[in-house]
Parts: sequence; C-alpha cells; structure tokens
Amino acid sequence: MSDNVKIPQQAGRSGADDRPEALLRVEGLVKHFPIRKGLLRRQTGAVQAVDGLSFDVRPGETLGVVGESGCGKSTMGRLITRLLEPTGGRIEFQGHDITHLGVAGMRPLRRDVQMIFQDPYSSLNPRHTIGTIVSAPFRLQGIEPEGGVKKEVQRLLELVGLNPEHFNRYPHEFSGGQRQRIGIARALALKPKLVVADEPVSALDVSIQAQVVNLLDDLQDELGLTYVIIAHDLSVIRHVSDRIAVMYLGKIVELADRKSLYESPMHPYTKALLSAVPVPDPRRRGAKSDRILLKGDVPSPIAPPPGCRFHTRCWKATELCRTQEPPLVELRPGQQVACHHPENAGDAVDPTSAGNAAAPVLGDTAEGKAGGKTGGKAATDAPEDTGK
Ligand SMILES: Nc1ncnc2c1ncn2[C@@H]1O[C@H](COP(=O)(O)OP(=O)(O)OP(=O)(O)O)[C@@H](O)[C@H]1O
Repeated sequence: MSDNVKIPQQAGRSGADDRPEALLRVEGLVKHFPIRKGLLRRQTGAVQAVDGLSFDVRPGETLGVVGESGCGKSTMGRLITRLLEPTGGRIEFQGHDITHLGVAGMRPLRRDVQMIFQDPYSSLNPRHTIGTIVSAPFRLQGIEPEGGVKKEVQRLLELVGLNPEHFNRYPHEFSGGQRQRIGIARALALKPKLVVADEPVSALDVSIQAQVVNLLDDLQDELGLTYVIIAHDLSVIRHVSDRIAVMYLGKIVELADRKSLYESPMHPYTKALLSAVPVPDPRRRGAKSDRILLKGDVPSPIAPPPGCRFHTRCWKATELCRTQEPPLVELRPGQQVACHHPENAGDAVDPTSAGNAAAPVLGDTAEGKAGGKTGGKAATDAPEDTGK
C-alpha cells in the first residue's frame, strides 16, 4: 500500500501455513457470467470463465499466466484488479480482504494495483495529449505530485524511454511500442506495488516486443514492482516470469517455478503447450518433432466437461479423469499440478499424502499408452499448429 493508505497488515500468515507472506492471495476465485434470454431476461446458464483459482503472488516476483484463448486469463486479471466483481472466492491484498470492496473502498487500493492493457491503440484516448493521459491518475486520486504534475509526467516519460518534451503530443503521433510505453508510464504514475499486465506485447511487432519486455524487466528492478503478466506466448512468459500458472478452461492446471515448468512439466496440457514452442536450434532442424497435437477445440466454458476439464483432449485420460476432478496439489516442491496421471512424475511425492483424495496413478497408464480413448494422442512430425 502507499504510505498514506491505512490497510490493516496481518502479521504474516507464513507461520501458520509455511508460505511466505503474499502481496496478493487468491482463494477459490470464481467468476460466472450469467447468460440471460427472453423478454424477462431470465438466466438460462452461465459462462464459467474462472472457476476456483487459488494462488499467491509474492512481493517482487513476476507470476506469468498462460493458456489458450478463452481460458479465463483476462477475467482473472480483471478480478484481481477488481475491475470485475467476483462471483465467489476471496482476494486479499497485503492481508486485507478486497473481494467485495466498493468504488470508495477500492479508491486507496487503485494506487497500489494498476493494470496495463493489451491494445495500446484503443487504451489511450486519441483526443487527449500524452500529458493529460499520463497525469490522469493524479487527477482521479486528487494528488499533487512533488514538483508539480508536468514535471512528474516528464519524469515518468523519461523513465519509460520516451522524450519528456513530447508532453503535448497526441497518441496518433506515436508508434505501437511507444504507445505501450505511454500506457506503462500511466500505470506507474501512482507508484503501484502490483502491476497486472494483460498481453502487454501481443499487439506489437515482434521486433518491438523484446524492447517492451526488457523495459518491464528494468522497471521491476528499479522500482521493486510485483507483476502478474498474462500472455499466450510461452516465449514471452518464459522470459519474464519467476513462476508460471497454466490455465485451462477457468482452472489452474499447473503452477510452478519457471525452471521446473519448462524443464519438467507435469500436466499433459503444459507439456502439449510447450511442445508447440519452436526451438531456435539449427542443429535440430529436420530432427523428429516431439510436438504434441491437441485434437479438437477447447470445450465451451458454458458446459465444461465433468471430472478433469482437460480429459476430452488428453491422450492419458482414464475413467477416473472423466468422473473425478483432480485437485491442484504440490507433487514436487514448488510444483502444483491438477492431474490424475502426471507427466515426469519419477521423483514426485505420493499424491495421496499431498492431499489428493482421488489418488492419481503416476506415470503412464495402460490406457494412455494405448493412445487413450478420448481426445488427441501424442503425434510427431505434425505440421499443424496446436493453438497458442
Ligand atoms: N463480460 C463477459 N460476459 C460474458 N462472457 C464473458 C465476458 N468476458 C469474458 N467472457 C467469456 O469468458 C471466457 C474467458 O474469457 P477471457 O477473456 O477471460 O479469456 P482469455 O483467456 O483472456 O482469452 P483471450 O486470450 O482470448 O482474451 C470466454 O469464454 C469469454 O467469452
């Protein structure tokens, strides 16, 4: 929190559950968008965009969130910044329950939690100068920065690598990468603690993406920021993240530190996603591909499959997967996985003792080896794209 904001601090709960105190703690977060039909607008169903997410974000770290389009990443980002009202669950920021804070209650928190949006074209008002855009947070919060607004905006522009003399220019005079820098300057105006960036570089040319990613990195070091970065691009996520949450159909299926996730993914979905990332190694050109093809589309979040939501596309799925939802449990230190038949499970702890009531069968299953009855199978030399 900002120094002048009084949010009660809970004496770290780390003692109680052995986890370091989190800046943000999310437990069982749910967002269902109602579907209404007819004249009376009766609710006929719900889009289960986010369905029971639990995770922590530790001070100073970057949590990357990855998954295919429609898996609920943006909804999660908007929930934790409280741009959306959760249907269920709990969100704590610095030990303070912010789950259902109203506009007034959220006002002090708006300084500490900021969001960077995907599209630097639509997120900046074309009729406002850069000075007006970057200084908007000061006006909204009724803050007069030391040295005056203009000086502070110029400092922010310089901080993000823009010419401070361009204070009076309009968004259309800037390139995509520069506009994203303007969005970053605006997000940093109030010296936030947590920045949630939703696809911060996906609208930019590839050549510009690295510059913006490096800027985010540098700003984190300089300002001690904590990031939640949402992206579908696994190379971006790998570059920026300390830990990574993989989402599928509104759930986290794997949450692990970067090294474990990339070197030894345990959820078949993570493995499939990683297998689709091109390896820039000329020595492997022409080598047999280990790419895993996921068959079919992501099922509808209006009626997600029972049991494990990934079972309809998983080459290892068994009857257990079709009927029992696997809980997210720590199978290796720092690696939480929601799977009955995890990959790379050689040195994993016994999932039963990890709290998984529906004891998974580690390693390959007979059914899995036979190719599985549902969904895709492991494929090689596959030219098709497996999605994101
Ligand atoms: N306001 C809304 N009303 C109804 N459904 C919504 C709303 N916002 C999102 N959804 C639905 O919730 C699901 C998750 O959407 P969300 O945008 O969070 O996914 P995502 O992983 O960020 O995808 P993308 O990368 O394409 O943005 C989708 O099925 C989407 O259509």
